Amino acid sequence: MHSIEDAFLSYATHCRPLATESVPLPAALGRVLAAPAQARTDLPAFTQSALDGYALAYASLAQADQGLQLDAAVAAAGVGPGTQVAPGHAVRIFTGGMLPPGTDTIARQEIVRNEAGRIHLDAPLRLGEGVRRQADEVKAGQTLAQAGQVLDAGLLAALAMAGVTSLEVHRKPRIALLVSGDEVVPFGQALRPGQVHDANGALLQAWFAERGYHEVSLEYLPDDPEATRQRIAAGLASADLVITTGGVSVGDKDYIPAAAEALGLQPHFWKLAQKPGKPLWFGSGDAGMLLGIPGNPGAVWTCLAIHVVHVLDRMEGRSRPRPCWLHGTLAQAIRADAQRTQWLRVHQHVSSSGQVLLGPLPAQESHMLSNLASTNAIVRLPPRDIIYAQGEVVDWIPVD
Ligand SMILES: Nc1nc2c(c(=O)[nH]1)N[C@H]1C(S)=C(S)[C@@H](COP(=O)(O)OP(=O)(O)OC[C@H]3O[C@@H](n4cnc5c(N)ncnc54)[C@H](O)[C@@H]3O)O[C@H]1N2
Ligand code: MOO
Repeated sequence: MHSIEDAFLSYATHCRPLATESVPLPAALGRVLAAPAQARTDLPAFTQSALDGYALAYASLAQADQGLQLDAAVAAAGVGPGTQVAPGHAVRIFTGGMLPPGTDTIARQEIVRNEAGRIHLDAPLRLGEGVRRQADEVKAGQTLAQAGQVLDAGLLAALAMAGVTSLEVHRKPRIALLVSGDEVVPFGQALRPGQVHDANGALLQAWFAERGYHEVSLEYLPDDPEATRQRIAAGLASADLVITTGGVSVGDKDYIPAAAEALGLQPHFWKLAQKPGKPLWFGSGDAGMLLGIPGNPGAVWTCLAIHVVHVLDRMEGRSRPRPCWLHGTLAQAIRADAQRTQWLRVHQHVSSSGQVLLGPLPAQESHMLSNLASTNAIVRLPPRDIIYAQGEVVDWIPVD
């Protein structure tokens, strides 16, 4: 059996970022930057008012006993620079309006009295008050995000604001899903004795859809060596990553490892010291890359959260491939596995004193999924021939 560390070293060695492409900014959600993204404009792009009020020259306030003369012009948002404002004059301005030449300070309208076309201030002002200066926040050409960062809604908005129109990102992997097992009955079909409803196909399709993968195919594989070889070959030819479920253990009908090897894939590991998911198989070669996940649905769910997410992040060029482990406290004692790291499904909540508490759930066996209604985190319990005590600090990740 290989260790978890071996597996992650193997991913680091064999999973390379896919080619890059340029995409329009609105289509880049969830993609990973392949090059730094630079601002195309200053931010603010021009000197403007932060308030609804009056633009004036601070120096004119020294001789403003009779107030300031209000000009007819209005500096509304979206309007050009306007004309020069003479000393002793002021101009009506709104939030986002361009400061007219000759002005440097904004009097917010709450402190201003307008009496017969002259304005009077009821409170003192500071030079530059109420003004957002051009390039105060960002200068054109400044790097706003680095290669390897994920483009989420907030970052896309920040880049859009700085005039960025297209982004260099890594290609998103195309995925071929192969769900194996003669006993597995696809959605909507009646069961005969000995058969089971398909959980893995439903899980995989939903999991990839949730994460914005659009080029995903799903096929069912009979327990037949020739059909297994053919479908894997087709998957390798059409996708960047083939994921199989089932057929990777030591039973007479577990054909995946042999088929993958016959197609020229080099096995990097088979059988990991983890629970669930022990018979996980990973290999690659000129033909492509394959992750063979054991068929038990609990093992598939766990391997997606721990292994598949990592392989995908590497293929997409993320600088910090997940999982990113956090620290929390076990809410209840639990016996660990002496030989294998256990991925424990837990319910996580934060106590009133701010402690992250991780409560182990029942039904942890790898053929069980019923606790997923309450699961919102996975705890990593490294192999130990003891009971992990209540209150012990452990690693965990949130799951959505
Ligand atoms: N002698 C040994 N037997 C087993 C070992 C072992 O080390 N020695 N390992 C066990 C472990 S751990 C696991 S995990 C399983 C994995 O076996 P396979 O990957 O070959 O998976 P299958 O046998 O095809 O299926 C396992 C189980 O899951 C059910 N299944 C499969 N696909 C689906 C699906 N799409 N939807 C719902 N349920 C599915 C299947 O009917 C089996 O019950 O091997 C152990 N055996
Ligand atoms: O490794 Mo298996 O998924 O424990 O039953």
